[in-house]
Amino acid sequence: MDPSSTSPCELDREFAPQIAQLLAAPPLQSAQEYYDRLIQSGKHDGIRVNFSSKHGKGVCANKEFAEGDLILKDRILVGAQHSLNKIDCTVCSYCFRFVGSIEFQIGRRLYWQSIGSNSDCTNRRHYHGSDAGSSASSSGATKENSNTLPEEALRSLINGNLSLPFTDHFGLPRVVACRGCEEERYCSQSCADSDWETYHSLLCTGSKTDPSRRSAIHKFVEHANGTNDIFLVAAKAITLTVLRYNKLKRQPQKNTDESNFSLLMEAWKPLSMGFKKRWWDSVALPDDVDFCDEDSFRQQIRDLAYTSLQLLKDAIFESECAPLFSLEVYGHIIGMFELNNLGLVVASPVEDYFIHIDDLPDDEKEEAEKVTRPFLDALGEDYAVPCEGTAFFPLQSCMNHSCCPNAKAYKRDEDTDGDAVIIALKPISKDDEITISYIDEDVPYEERQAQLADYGFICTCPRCQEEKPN
Ligand SMILES: C[S@@+](CC[C@H](N)C(=O)[O-])C[C@H]1O[C@@H](n2cnc3c(N)ncnc32)[C@H](O)[C@@H]1O
Repeated sequence: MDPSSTSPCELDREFAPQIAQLLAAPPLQSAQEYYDRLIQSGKHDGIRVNFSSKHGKGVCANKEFAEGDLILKDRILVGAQHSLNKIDCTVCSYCFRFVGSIEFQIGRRLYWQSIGSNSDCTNRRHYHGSDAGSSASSSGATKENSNTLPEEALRSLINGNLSLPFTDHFGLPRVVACRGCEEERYCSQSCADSDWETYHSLLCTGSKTDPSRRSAIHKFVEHANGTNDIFLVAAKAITLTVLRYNKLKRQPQKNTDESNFSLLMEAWKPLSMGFKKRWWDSVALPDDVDFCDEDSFRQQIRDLAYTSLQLLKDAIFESECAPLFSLEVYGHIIGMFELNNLGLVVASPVEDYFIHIDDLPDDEKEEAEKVTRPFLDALGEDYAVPCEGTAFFPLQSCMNHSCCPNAKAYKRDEDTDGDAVIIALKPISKDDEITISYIDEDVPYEERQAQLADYGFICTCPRCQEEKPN
């Protein structure tokens, strides 16, 4: 059945032909050119993207790799830190590097923790409707912790008036503020400018934004924070496309020669490449939902996405990009993050800091701990929560799955930003396909296939063929 006929969204019907074009697989030649250019500009000369009738896109080795070699460091196309994780870690909103100082990180987290223990945080941890597919991580900071420190000490840490021993070994970039709002922080002016131009100028709630739009953005963000923060990253995918469209439109030759819709298609190109399915169709049925309630569960998720989309439209709708604001496109964008999300993870430097203190010679350690111990105790067990979020990586997302993969995502000590890092797990010959595992592959055949069913395929990798019961 035509999904637009049952959709609550008017735009699904009004722009059905344009939506079909936006969601169609890009022509092979155009896709090949896109990936060749991406690989060339990122100097990822060790890989190429291939197309096969069996598994669609896949990544192949263009040279030999030894075990442990770096295969790829893939730049995020669109990503966002989980809402609750923002309480634990202050990172650059563009590249996701930790910012400020060790003192700033510890002070801010403990400050939020003290506010959390004084107010009812449980509401913020409750995910309404469905948290299906939500990768909103729990926050260490919202856990009850009786070890609170005087607010004055925390303020001094945040303001830089109180220094902890040995933190000069763990320098972090100074915080650069957003030119508009107080929500976003950056590790450099260049990240601040890039974020503004690429995504944030349409979502900024600073005083320069028109008050009615500002209030609409707040409502959209509040709804996402209260339901599923995947909507925040989906909104960034839309702003990326709208801002690319506006930029293309400003180029004089584009403005006269091409129709608005072909400009929109061009602006959408990086996202058109991502593997997509409608979110509410593809999301795994949570364990606590009975099979006979599946239809109503999927309906609820669609309604949730529709509510979010209405709020987003109130905030940033652009009529020339109207098909982008259809429920069909919104559902596919969210589905793309769900299906391709390797997970945005950046290790906390606070962990390295406390390990350093712990490894000091006994006398130095004793002296340092007189200062650091109260802070470590107050932070509690999760003293060094990593930065976590949702992201789409354009090249990593072309990698197919294997239960005996030859590569894996792995952050080395030097990988301090949000980029995806892919490392060879074994020697890889030129022209071999590079595969990663989408699941925990250390489980029996049936369990692996059940997990992979959520991705919509049956694995026929050499290991599955061998272990498949007759
Ligand atoms: C992240 S994408 C990988 C790139 C994908 N082949 C494409 O064309 O965009 C994940 C999707 O690729 C397909 N896929 C990945 N690994 C596969 C495998 N081992 N066997 C069959 N299909 C696979 C599935 O459709 C899966 O949902």
